[in-house]
Amino acid sequence: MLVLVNSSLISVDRNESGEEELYFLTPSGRLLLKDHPFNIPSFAWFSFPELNRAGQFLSNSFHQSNSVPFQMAHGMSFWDFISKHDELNKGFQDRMISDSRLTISAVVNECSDIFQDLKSLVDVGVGSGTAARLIAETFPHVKCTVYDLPCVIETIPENTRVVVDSIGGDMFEYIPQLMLKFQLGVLTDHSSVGPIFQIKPIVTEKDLYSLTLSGRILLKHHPFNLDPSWSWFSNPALNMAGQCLCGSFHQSNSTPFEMAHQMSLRDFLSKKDELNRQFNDLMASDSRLIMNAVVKECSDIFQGLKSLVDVGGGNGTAARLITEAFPHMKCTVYDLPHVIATIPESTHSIVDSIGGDMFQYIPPSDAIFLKSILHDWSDEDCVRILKRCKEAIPPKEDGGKVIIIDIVLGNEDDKSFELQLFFDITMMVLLGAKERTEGEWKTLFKEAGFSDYKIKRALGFRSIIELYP
Ligand SMILES: C[S@@+](CC[C@H](N)C(=O)[O-])C[C@H]1O[C@@H](n2cnc3c(N)ncnc32)[C@H](O)[C@@H]1O
Repeated sequence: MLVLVNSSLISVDRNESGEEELYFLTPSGRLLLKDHPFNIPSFAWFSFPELNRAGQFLSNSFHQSNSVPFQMAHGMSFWDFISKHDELNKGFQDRMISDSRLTISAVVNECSDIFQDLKSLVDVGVGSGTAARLIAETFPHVKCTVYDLPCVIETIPENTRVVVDSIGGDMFEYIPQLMLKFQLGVLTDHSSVGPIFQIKPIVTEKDLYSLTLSGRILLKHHPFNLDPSWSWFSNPALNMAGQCLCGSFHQSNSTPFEMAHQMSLRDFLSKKDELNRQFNDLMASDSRLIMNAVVKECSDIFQGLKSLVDVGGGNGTAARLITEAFPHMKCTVYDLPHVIATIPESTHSIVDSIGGDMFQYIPPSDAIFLKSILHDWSDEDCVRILKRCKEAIPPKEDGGKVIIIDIVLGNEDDKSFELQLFFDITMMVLLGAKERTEGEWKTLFKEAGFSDYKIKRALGFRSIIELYP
């Protein structure tokens, strides 16, 4: 809901007594309704698993100058592929038709002067011919012709054929009496990639390409290699879950992931070794990047601690880095027994490990460390986990604390706000969970019986919260 409100798709108001929040679709939000004349099916198109599979080949394609990621993923060009896959082809055509309805409607209404002196116009690469039909209907003095591959021309509907002429051919060979060319630029429509990763991997200057500092993080041999994020977020199983987001609003008991795969993400990971490996790689690479900054720039949070338990610590990457930076501190990784079994020997030799369930019991220590844990769970579950944490630590006067690394949602002026919202929607799709504002965190802390907290906004889009009993 937060994403929809912040994207201005839904507005929030209060009822007359001011007690109840009311939600309304904004004019842009109405564009998502199926029966809206300008309904936009782009969301469905961009979450097709076949497209996301192609995304996984992006880094490899840099090593093979003649290959396009889509070709590497599917063994044929995008155009050949959609000609063989009806559902994808239909998704593509639907997207182009809706795009034409929206943009051409604005073009013919607001920019009618560009058609004023024309007697004829050829629309090249037309798809369904929607754009040409709208132009022909609005400017009957312009003779409109649609031009596309013969197999596409065959599919143009009858109501378009009556107002426009059609010619089949190859635009690389010949374009009939070209007066104005419409190319809708599908493949350049990639604006969401930048904000997701907030990196611009390649800069270009005088035809020379070089990796920027952030771009280097994508290299496999870089110590903070973020390649696993790319593989994880472009995995088709996740994107299929994204397609069920709208449907899940009507079924309050299922997360989008459960609707797509008939089981929870946790069960799915336990059955799919490859995806599970990608997830563990993702968390380990994230820990390497973030924990390096934490132990160097925020070492004061570990001051005076003799022991620390990393709850939900995965394969122990974070605990190992903390132990290496503060060897006087006894670090223990606590996670489900089957995860503890995956801790590598090099980590085992310097950190302790215990298998168990954080909802039942957390081993006692001076501090409990929770990195990327609470955003996976509902408010009720977070309160249960936090109560177990409180039972495990000494009073505030004796140095007891919980250290949380998670997102504290900012506002739209923050540089990383879009990225924070991306994670918020990801948590909603995968786990039915969410990111939280400071106010929401405060409510949880109070309910779990904690007295005070401090927030350090020191880690880009994430924060460190020190929580005191
Ligand atoms: C998102 S991962 C975070 C891993 C690690 N903290 C990091 O940031 O790299 C969540 C972790 O919580 C663990 N977990 C889930 N349910 C748990 C439970 N009931 N008790 C203990 N750990 C649990 C998972 O096994 C997983 O390792």
